[in-house]
Amino acid sequence: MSRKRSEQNTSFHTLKRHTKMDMIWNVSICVTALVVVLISKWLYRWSNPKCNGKLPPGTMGFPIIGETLDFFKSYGFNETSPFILKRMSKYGPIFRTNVFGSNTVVVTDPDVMVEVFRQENTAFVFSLPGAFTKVLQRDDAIVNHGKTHKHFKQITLNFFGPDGLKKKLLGNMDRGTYEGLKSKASSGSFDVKEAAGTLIIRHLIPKLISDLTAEAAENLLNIFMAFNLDWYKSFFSLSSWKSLYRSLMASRGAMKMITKALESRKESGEKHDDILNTIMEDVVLDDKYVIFQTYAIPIAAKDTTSVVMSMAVKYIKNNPKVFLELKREHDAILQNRVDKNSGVTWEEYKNNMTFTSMVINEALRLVNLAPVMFRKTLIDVEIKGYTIPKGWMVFVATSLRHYDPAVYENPFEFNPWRWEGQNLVNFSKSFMVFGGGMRLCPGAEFARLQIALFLHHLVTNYDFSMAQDDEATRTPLVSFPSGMHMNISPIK
Ligand code: HEM
Repeated sequence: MSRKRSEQNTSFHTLKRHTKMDMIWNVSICVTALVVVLISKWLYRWSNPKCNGKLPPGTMGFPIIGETLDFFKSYGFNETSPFILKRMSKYGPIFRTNVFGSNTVVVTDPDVMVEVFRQENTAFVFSLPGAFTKVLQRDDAIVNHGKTHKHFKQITLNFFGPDGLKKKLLGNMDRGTYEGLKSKASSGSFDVKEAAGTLIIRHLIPKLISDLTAEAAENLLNIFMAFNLDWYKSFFSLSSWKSLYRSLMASRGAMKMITKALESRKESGEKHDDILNTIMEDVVLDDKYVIFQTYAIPIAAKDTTSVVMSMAVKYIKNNPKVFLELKREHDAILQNRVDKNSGVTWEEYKNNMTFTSMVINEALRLVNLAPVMFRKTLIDVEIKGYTIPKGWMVFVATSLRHYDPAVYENPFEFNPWRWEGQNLVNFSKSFMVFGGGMRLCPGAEFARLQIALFLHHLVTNYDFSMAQDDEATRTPLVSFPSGMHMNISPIK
């Protein structure tokens, strides 16, 4: 009897265990099925984002990282982005993707590019991908719009536009460039990009904060020189992470110094003729904005102008005909100068450097510095039968235009003469190296002048050659993995 009961008990427990196992099994299957359904839905949503219309064709890549790795693949200096070219040939001039974790539409059609610039602040706004804003010290000021943007633009143009340069900067820039080149040349060889960066920051610091002690100015210069964009080249290399760390520390250091200068001015009530004062005074703005904008100017100026200057020198040296014509132009300026001790005048720069301006335009075109311009849609935007949903990033691929054989014959050839007789403006549908519309670079004339001054003092005072092994690559920004070195000696 008791054996029977025990058997019954055992089978009852076995049944109970089985039922429990079945339940766990069933629940696991249900949970797994639910997870699979949710993931599939998420994957489907990832590949087919919501849109109140027809999205441009394209693929969104892998979940989370999208097509970011493909976008960052390095390519040859004399190439157009394979990422863009491949997709253009597959999907046409407007396509969708996901880069930097943002749903993005890439625009390669020149008419659409101009339209994007035209609709700045109504349908599109300037916006940087998250990874960039982090290093540049994320702040709303970086994407200033409307009134604050207009105000900032006016200030930068007052200082760095033709009038400001002529009245307030040219003399110092000319002397500084002559002296800087002389000091670098004394060592017989130097990195042009690094030397150019130092020159630019040296000219800018007194314009930003004019009352720094010599020691503080030198400190700020070193901080700005430590900032670079090398970090974004690769997620996987240790040197990129080190560079990112250095850039973050540099950003922090620069902000601290600007904050200190701002606080001291507020306390003392002193007025100065510099950018910090002008941004502080004109409009009631919060301190964060003032500090960020003061900091942003050297960041925007340094690694742009110094790269174009380095490549301009390299192109000139590799093209003897260009070098001779350039030297002829600058020797003539010296010969015709009435006051032999005066530096380069505004009239000389504007009236007697026509070939130099053609050389600079050609270098700007070939360096093709900004592969894309970043914008974000403020509303759903209808373009060429497609809808770009509100909040999406838009990459305006202006760089394609500069290598388009339909616009520039033999586009990879360095040929300053192609600019002969042309109006050398900073913006046209074929020439968007300084952007366009309301965001057109306010430092364009400063950059041109700085390169012209460097070339003037170089070709009139020195014999020079470029290190043959130094190459440029694109990742997709231009970089010089081993620097860009010049061997130099005074003309005998
Ligand atoms: C060869 C040198 C340079 C190139 C190729 C260049 C290129 C550009 C481009 C393409 C933009 C527009 C970005 C966009 O629309 O998204 C821009 C904006 C800007 N650049 Fe430059 N730049 C150069 C030099 C400079 C210099 C020397 C300065 C300062 C002195 C400067 C200050 C700025 C500022 C403040 C902006 C933002 C303008 C705005 O938001 O309205 N840049 N630059």
